[in-house]
Formats: sequence, C-alpha cells, structure tokens
Amino acid sequence: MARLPDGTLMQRAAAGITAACADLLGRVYGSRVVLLVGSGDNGGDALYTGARLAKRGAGVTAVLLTPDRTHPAGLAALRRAGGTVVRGPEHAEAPIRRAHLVIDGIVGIGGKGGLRPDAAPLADLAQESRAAVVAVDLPSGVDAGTGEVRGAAVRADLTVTLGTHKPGLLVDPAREYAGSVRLVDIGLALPGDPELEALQHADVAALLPVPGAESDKYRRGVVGIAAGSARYPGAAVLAVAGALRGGAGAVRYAGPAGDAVIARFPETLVSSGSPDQAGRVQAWVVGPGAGDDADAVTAVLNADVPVLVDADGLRLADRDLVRARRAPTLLTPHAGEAAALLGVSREEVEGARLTSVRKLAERYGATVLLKGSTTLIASPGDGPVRVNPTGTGWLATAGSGDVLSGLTGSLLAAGLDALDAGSVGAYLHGLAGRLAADGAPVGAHDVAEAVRDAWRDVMD
Ligand SMILES: NC(=O)C1=CN([C@@H]2O[C@H](COP(=O)(O)OP(=O)(O)OC[C@H]3O[C@@H](n4cnc5c(N)ncnc54)[C@H](O)[C@@H]3O)[C@@H](O)[C@H]2O)[C@@H](O)CC1
Ligand SMILES: Nc1ncnc2c1ncn2[C@@H]1O[C@H](COP(=O)(O)OP(=O)(O)O)[C@@H](O)[C@H]1O
Ligand SMILES: [K+]
Repeated sequence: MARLPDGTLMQRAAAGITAACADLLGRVYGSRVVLLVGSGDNGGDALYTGARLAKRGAGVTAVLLTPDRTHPAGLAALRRAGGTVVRGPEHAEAPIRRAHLVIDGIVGIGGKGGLRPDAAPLADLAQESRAAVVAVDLPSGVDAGTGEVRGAAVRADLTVTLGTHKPGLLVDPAREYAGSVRLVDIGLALPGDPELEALQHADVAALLPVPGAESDKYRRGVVGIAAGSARYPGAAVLAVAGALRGGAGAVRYAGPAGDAVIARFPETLVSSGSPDQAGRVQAWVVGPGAGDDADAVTAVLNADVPVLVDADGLRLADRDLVRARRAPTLLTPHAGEAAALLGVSREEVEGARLTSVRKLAERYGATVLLKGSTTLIASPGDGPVRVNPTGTGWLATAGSGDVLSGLTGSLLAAGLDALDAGSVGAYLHGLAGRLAADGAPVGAHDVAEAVRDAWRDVMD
C-alpha cells in the first residue's frame, strides 16, 4: 500500500466489485442498490462501488452505520455520482425492502467478533429481503482468519474478496455465509507462507503416483489394511476398495474379514492373523470397523512404516506410542472423534475447525486430517494447513470414510508424505463423490468406483 498513490487499491477493488455486481444484476441502469456502510475501509470500498453503479444509472442509497465516522472520500464520491445517504441503521428497513441488490460493507478484515448490536438487524433485513446480497471482502461478522462465526453475521449470495482468499471464505461455518466467492486481484504481493492452502487440479496431478517403465508391484508400494471385524466386515471391504484405487501396487489385508474381502476383491492378499505377521508393507491403515482390537492397533503403530489411523483405531491408539513413532502418522478423525480426542464437544470442533486440527496435530505429534463439511489437513508446526476444495455433502454416507482411509493409505504406500497423501486423498475422494453422485444419492462403494474417474479428471 505504501508504494501506491493513496486510494489506488481501493479504486481497483471498487472496479472489481462493480463488475461482479453488474454481472449479478444483469442490468445496472434503473436498479435499486443499498450500501451498508461501516466505519472502516470496507465501508469505503462499498461507497466507491456505489458511486460507480450510480454513474451507470443505478439508484444507490447508502446506509451509514456511524455517520460521523464514514470513509470521507468514498462518501464524497457517492454524493458526486448522485447517490443518496441515510444516517443510522434505524433507517435501513424501507430501502432494503425495495432493493434489488444489497452491498455489505459493514466490516471486513478489521472486524472482531460477530456483528455489533446496531449492525446485527441489518444482516436479518438483507436476508429476508428479495435482494441479492454481495459481501465486500468477506461477509460482515465472520472471522476472516479462522472461519469461526461468533454471533450475528451477514449471509451473502456472492462475496467479492480482495487480493487473496481468507481462511474464513474456505472453512465452515463461515464459508457457508460467503455464498460463491470471486477473487479480485488488486495487485497485492503477499508476504511469506499462507496460513491455509487449497490444492487445485494441477497440484494434485503433479503429486499422483504414476508407474514408470521399470515399475513392479513392490516398487509401486504395498499397502496393508487392518480393518473390519466379524461385526463390521463391510468396513474392510470398503477400505480395500479405496486402497485398490490409490496407486499402490498391491493390497494386503490382515484381520477377521478376509473372506468378505476376497469374495469382492480377489486381487487382495489376505491373512487372518496379526498385522505384524502379514508380510512387508510400505504403509498401514488401521481402524475402520475394527471394534475393540487394540492389539492390532498397537502392532501397526509399532511398525516402522507410515501409518494411517481411522475410526475405532483413534480411540484405541495410545498417544505416547503415536508421539514416539519415527515414521509418519496420519490420523483421520471426523468431528465427533476429534472431539473425543481433545476432550471437548463436537460443536466446539465444528465451530473452530482450524484451531482444532492444529491442536490435535500438536498433541499427537502427527499429521491430522479432520473430516466433515470442510476437510482440513494439518501437520505439527506452523506450516500451512491444507483445506480440501472438492468436498460435497453427498459424501456424508455410511462407509465413505472407510474408502477415504484405504485410498489415502495407498497414497502413503506409494510414497507421498502424510500431508500430501491426506490432501490428495481428500481431493480425489471429494471429486469421486461429486462424479458418482451427479445430483443423486450414492453409497460408499459408488464413491470408491468413481475414484478412477476422479483420477482421470485430475490428469486431463
Ligand atoms: N488492506 C488492504 O490492502 C486493502 C483493504 N481494503 C478494504 O479495507 C478493509 C479493511 O479495512 P479496515 O482496516 O478499515 O477495517 P474494516 O473496515 O474491516 O473494519 C473496521 C471498522 O469496523 C468496525 N467494527 C469492527 N468490528 C465490528 C463488528 N463486530 N461489528 C460492527 N463493526 C465492527 C470498527 O469499529 C472499525 O471502524 C478490507 O476488508 C477491504 O474491504 C481494500 O480497500 C483494498 C486494500
Ligand atoms: N457435509 C459434508 N460435506 C462434505 N463432506 C462430508 C460431509 N459430511 C461428511 N463428509 C465426508 O464424508 C466422509 C465420511 O467419513 P466418516 O465420518 O468417517 O464416515 P464413515 O465412518 O461412515 O465412513 C468423510 O470423508 C467426510 O469428510
Ligand atoms: K463486508
């Protein structure tokens, strides 16, 4: 900002927001637009945007939340362009009810906590009205840095974000408030590592293990699956189904559900004893449907290869044993399992996913993949956390986590590190869920089958 003339970034921002609003309105001329203007630069962005829309023939009304502390140059620009101004949120109701578009410039990255009491009713009015709601930078009231929502917040149809995505636009619950998100490049160079990364197709394609000319099944990696029980043989079948599609050259199964596994997947190498008797593998998956088999979990954690621990395995894994491991460990809890490990409620984990996943990674000295509406993957330390962009609610179906654990374990066996295996596994799994569902409900086995389509889609 210091290197640019005063107001340059704001003009770039306003130009981008105006273009997005015009797309949404279809016709700017004759439309009725209401600006919700807070006391900071977020309000300034809204005012400059309003001025541009007014010049193109929109009827623009600015509602000033704190009339004495309003971005002066932005306000002057709006007035010059013919916009009208109402002073105080108590006058907002009538204009919002008549509006085609409401632009939320109450607060941006300078916000703390949920909306203050004077601003909170505006969020409700905007939501109840028939107007489209566009948030400037992020929906006012959500936490930009964490995705937490502590109190009232605006619900937007579209968020036009400036310079870079903020964690709050990618992590639930805040993500849901943002609607669709459009990034406007205002020419900011961002310093240092980001706090959060979302892999894209090209990143995933570069990480997927592909056999070379000299590959054989052992060099591609063997993944071991210690899962399932007499009560839950299906978990073993689904984990193997995922593992067969994850790039390892062979899948070993160790446990009591070998007959069910072999009936469905004859290519699996099955044994019924303890995992440490099953032969060499390059990575283990332990836990899905495993019941109370603590010995299998301990045997796997004592192996000097990467280990993925899921489901029942998380409850049975000794924390000191996990911390003492030298090979990588990847824990894959859903919010309920994470809550049990942290000794908090499920709601607390779902309300603060970023904090929770970091805390778990620190406590266990392991990489953690926290599943759910937003899937996050964190390794211990301050490095960037990964957020999976491909998830879909259709994945919330029994057994789909078992598929994920097999798939991700297979990527570990093929040589990806825990953070990459977790993020690539979640990416393929989410995409497979979308492709398999295609707008209709799916079972977990459909997701496993669609992993190949997801893989091709990424490689395309
Ligand atoms: N930093 C940059 O490089 C740029 C920033 N821009 C804009 O500037 C914004 C940040 O501006 P500011 O730092 O002035 O801060 P904001 O405008 O985001 O918020 C600060 C104001 O909001 C009030 N406020 C704080 N918490 C609130 C709450 N819970 N409820 C109601 N009001 C609350 C504060 O009293 C303060 O006056 C960005 O979000 C973006 O819109 C853009 O203009 C482009 C460039
Ligand atoms: N609302 C949601 N949106 C996106 N993905 C979801 C949602 N709910 C669950 N998932 C995904 O579905 C899978 C469910 O896994 P899990 O909870 O372990 O179920 P199960 O134990 O039945 O296999 C995880 O990959 C999770 O991230
Ligand atoms: K805002």
